[in-house]
Amino acid sequence: MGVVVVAAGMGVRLGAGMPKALVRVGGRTLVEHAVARAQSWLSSSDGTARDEPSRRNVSKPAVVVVAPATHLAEFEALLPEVCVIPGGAERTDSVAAGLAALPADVEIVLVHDAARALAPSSLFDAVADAVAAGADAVVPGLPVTDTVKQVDAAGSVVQTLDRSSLRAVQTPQGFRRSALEAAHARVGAATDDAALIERAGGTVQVIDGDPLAMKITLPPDIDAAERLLAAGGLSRSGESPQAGRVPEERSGGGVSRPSGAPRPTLIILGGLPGVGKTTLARALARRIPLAHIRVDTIEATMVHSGLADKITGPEGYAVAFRVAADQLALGMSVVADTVNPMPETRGWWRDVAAQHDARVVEVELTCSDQSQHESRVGERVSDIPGLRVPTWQEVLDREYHPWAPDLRLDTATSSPDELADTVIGWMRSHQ
Ligand SMILES: Nc1ccn([C@@H]2O[C@H](COP(=O)(O)OP(=O)(O)OP(=O)(O)O)[C@@H](O)[C@H]2O)c(=O)n1
Ligand SMILES: C[C@](O)(CO)[C@H](O)COP(=O)(O)O
Repeated sequence: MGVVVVAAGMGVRLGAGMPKALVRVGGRTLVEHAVARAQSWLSSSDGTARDEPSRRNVSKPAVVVVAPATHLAEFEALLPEVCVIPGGAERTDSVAAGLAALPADVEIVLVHDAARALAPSSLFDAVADAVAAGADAVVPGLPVTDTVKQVDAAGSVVQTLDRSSLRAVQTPQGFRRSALEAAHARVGAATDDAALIERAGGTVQVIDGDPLAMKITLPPDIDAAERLLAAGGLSRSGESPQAGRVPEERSGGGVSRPSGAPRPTLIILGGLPGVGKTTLARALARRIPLAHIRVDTIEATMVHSGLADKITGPEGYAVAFRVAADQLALGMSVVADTVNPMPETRGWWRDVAAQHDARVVEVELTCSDQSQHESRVGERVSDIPGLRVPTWQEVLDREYHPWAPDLRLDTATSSPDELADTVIGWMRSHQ
């Protein structure tokens, strides 16, 4: 199975001054939301792309993102592990380009609009199941709630349509790949892919759609999407690559702030062990009111107290998300001090922020002077009962994926206080 996420439109009707897929909702771009849900579905499905998204080889893409040719670099930076290709003038051209980029062994393809960024992974599942059960083409659709009139060029009503037979269709739309490729080869453009199958004489099955799969088209749709996220849409996304081990813990339940409480900020740190995250977090907390949530403290205490022999999974992160969520719900800003090594961990942190309407600033710490980094790691002593500090070799071997944060700060060239000032300056200029 494979997914083509079309994101090459310019979003003229939204008028954001940038391609629509780069617009943020809940602190995260539309294309990232869409890809996270597609990857979540792929990683939990029985398809050929069952391997963890974070380990997926770009040369064999299960998810292809079709981006505006003018903005490829931005999309690649946001989605470093996904195959990003340039789109065409019309949506149909972009879908055709995406299809051509899928590996040869993909037999069932889901075509999805980045503009329907919040479509949950359960919808991908339902669509793919219906295709696997034998349909050539499957589209999710919702009943139409307005009365719909057909009009002529002068605006006069030709007829009132029977709305009970109408469906407003969404994406992801699922296809047997051979049928979709044949339809693309035979007929011209259409506003959705199912229409190409219809024109080619194929049958299209409609299944129940999902309000979360709304299309973000006009400016008010952004507010609607923010509200859907705040109302708990994320808890249905199933974005966790580990089949639900973390999702409910990451949100904290969308508690609303006490009235009059300020809008909090979640400062999401990331970077290899020993790079200076805790030092920066403490420098920040000395300057502004912040809760410092350090996953080392949580994980070490879980082991020290006998709750766990060893932490191998996201357990410590799950506790950190919940504790952070409690602070944000009270209007208290948080600095999240975790290695935050993967697209999934970064997405979970952003989800925690989105659930509590918190501003987000993502800060990656690096140390450009490797010998300085090595000596920091070597000299580090355990300051928490139960904390085992990693060796330099363990730091070098640590899985850590490229990131496109808001700020990338070098701890080799600036002091912790200077770095804290930079973060606070960035926060003030982005309020
Ligand atoms: N040449 C195009 C046009 C559209 N799309 C994608 O098709 C989806 C549905 O299109 P729409 O919501 O209409 O997006 P835009 O074309 O960006 O919007 P507008 O018409 O307002 O410019 C979007 O995810 C969009 O990025 C695409 O990949 N290539
Ligand atoms: C594919 C689609 O989202 C199904 O509703 C829709 O047709 C895209 O339409 P647009 O003309 O690109 O907005």
